[in-house]
Amino acid sequence: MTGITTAVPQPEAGLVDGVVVQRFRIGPLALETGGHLPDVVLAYETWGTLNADASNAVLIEHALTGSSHVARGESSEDGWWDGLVGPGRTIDTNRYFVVSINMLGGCYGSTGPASLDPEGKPWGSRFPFVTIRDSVRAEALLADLLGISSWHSVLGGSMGGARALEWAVTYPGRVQRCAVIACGAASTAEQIAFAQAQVQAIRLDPRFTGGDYYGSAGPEDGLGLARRIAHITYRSEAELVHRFGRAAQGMEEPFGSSVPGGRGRYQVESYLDHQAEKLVRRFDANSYVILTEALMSHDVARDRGSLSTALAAASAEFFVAAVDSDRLYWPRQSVELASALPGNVAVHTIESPIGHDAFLTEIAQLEPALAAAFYSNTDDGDVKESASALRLRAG
Ligand SMILES: CC(=O)SCCNC(=O)CCNC(=O)[C@H](O)C(C)(C)COP(=O)(O)OP(=O)(O)OC[C@H]1O[C@@H](n2cnc3c(N)ncnc32)[C@H](O)[C@@H]1OP(=O)(O)O
Ligand SMILES: N[C@@H](CCO)C(=O)O
Repeated sequence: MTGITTAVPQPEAGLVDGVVVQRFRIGPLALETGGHLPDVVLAYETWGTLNADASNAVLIEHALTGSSHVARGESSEDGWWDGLVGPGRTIDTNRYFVVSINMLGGCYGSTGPASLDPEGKPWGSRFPFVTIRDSVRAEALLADLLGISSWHSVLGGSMGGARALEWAVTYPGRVQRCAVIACGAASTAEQIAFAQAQVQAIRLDPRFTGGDYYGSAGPEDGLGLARRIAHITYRSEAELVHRFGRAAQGMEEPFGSSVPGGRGRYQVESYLDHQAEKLVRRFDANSYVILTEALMSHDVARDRGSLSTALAAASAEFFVAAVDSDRLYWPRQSVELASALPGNVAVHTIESPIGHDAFLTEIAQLEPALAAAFYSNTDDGDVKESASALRLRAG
């Protein structure tokens, strides 16, 4: 006996926006494009209990401005997929151990531009470019620390779908099932174009000061403008016409006009102003830039040959779904992805008039098909039969 003990790394609990997260130090991370982060911490939430053989672990990946707060759990804050995840739900937390990780570069507790560098200064403008692939590699290090060598399933929508897909291809042996919802195999020229306009709106705000604005007023106008541009793409033209038309917004509080010249506002302007104000209250502009540029980088086939060659590396069973009215992540991109995947992968459809955001608001539509494909008891012959029936109908 030497009396020397090796400390086993442990996560620490922290509070982010009223939600308790676990924060685990995963250490240094070399980045795909040559950069380096010396000391990465990932913040995450879990629901349920990990089996002794760690066979029931499910990873749920959040979208651009989402967070790890997938489900309410024991907190008082609603989760963004509350209907899908919880005791007795499709992803039943009495059976599965659900993990959701705040993305590297974000502002919900994982290392990001507002975090302190080794000298104790916020990274700000010096925070490096990170790709979707970098974030997934960081998450794999966290999975190692959690004792999860293979996920029962990895799923996500939008940027969460990009991360799920990248997981399945980067770590084929570690993902048994993968659901990619409202996201294609790569960010298209148009998605990059919308994203670039948002990033420029932030960078051109005089208060951005290159990204080193911590301690003073930040680029709230730029961030708000970025959200307005983004939000238009998250909703359909038909919804905006139906919901707001050309109607004027009343001048009563809290919607009083802020338009110079006092012409008042159209309702749709007031709606966008509100979406912008809400995001500015909860999100860091540098993180918005870092995550948006990460999403621009999304291309699961990068440096892996053709798309079908890249996808052939994955050994997961896939579930692909699109929103029929999505004008940002067009359904045809999901069809292209499904067609390039090995096997006969159907594209499931969320039918909604609202556009892209329906992957959040209408996820319940996918529950029967998801349950049948991934979360039923596979020893049950009746359940197997209904799974294939659902796939046929969805296809
Ligand atoms: C810690 C965290 O908060 S993490 C964030 C969790 N969220 C996510 O992960 C995803 C990000 N969230 C979102 O993208 C959105 O909130 C969504 C997609 C979930 C919301 O979609 P919907 O429920 O369809 O909301 P919708 O677009 O109708 O907007 C409703 C809001 O617009 C407001 N609104 C409606 N009409 C008007 C108008 N004419 N003028 C001003 N505001 C208006 C409503 O009052 C409501 O405000 P509230 O959200 O403050 O209650
Ligand atoms: N409303 C979603 C859309 C991006 O997928 C978000 O803000 O994350």
